[in-house]
Amino acid sequence: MNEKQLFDVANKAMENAYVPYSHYRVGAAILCNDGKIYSGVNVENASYGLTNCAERTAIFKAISEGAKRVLAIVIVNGTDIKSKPCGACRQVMGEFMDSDDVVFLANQKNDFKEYTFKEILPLAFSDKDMD
Ligand SMILES: O=c1ccn([C@H]2C[C@H](O)[C@@H](CO)O2)c(=O)[nH]1
Ligand SMILES: [Zn+2]
Repeated sequence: MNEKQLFDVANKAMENAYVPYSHYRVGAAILCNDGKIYSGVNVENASYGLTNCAERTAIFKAISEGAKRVLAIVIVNGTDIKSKPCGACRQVMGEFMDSDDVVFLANQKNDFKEYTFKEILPLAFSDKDMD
């Protein structure tokens, strides 16, 4: 996997974040099972609760284009603090990522820490709970 490419795509995408309310830019890039990289940004709304986070934008784009699994994700934002995906995004990531898949949480300088999915969502609820 080319991490540098994922970081480049996430940084570039972040320019398109639509953030007139929070001014907090987020960009995400995911590598999928089809070998393609998909990007996403946060898209806010005057009705604040309708905002879609960058991570979910990227995942929904990928799945709607035919990807089935997410193998790695890079999340960057426009501050010096490393990204921390919200609970909703972690749950959606869990639908398409396996426990040991890689999550890079980065800031605007691309300082990052690498996690596995299970580290950022321990005790995840999944389809297996309904067997
Ligand atoms: O990991 C995160 C955290 C927050 N946001 C967005 C939602 C909203 O647009 C703004 C402030 O919450 O940041 C993301 O896109 N991803
Ligand atoms: Zn989120």
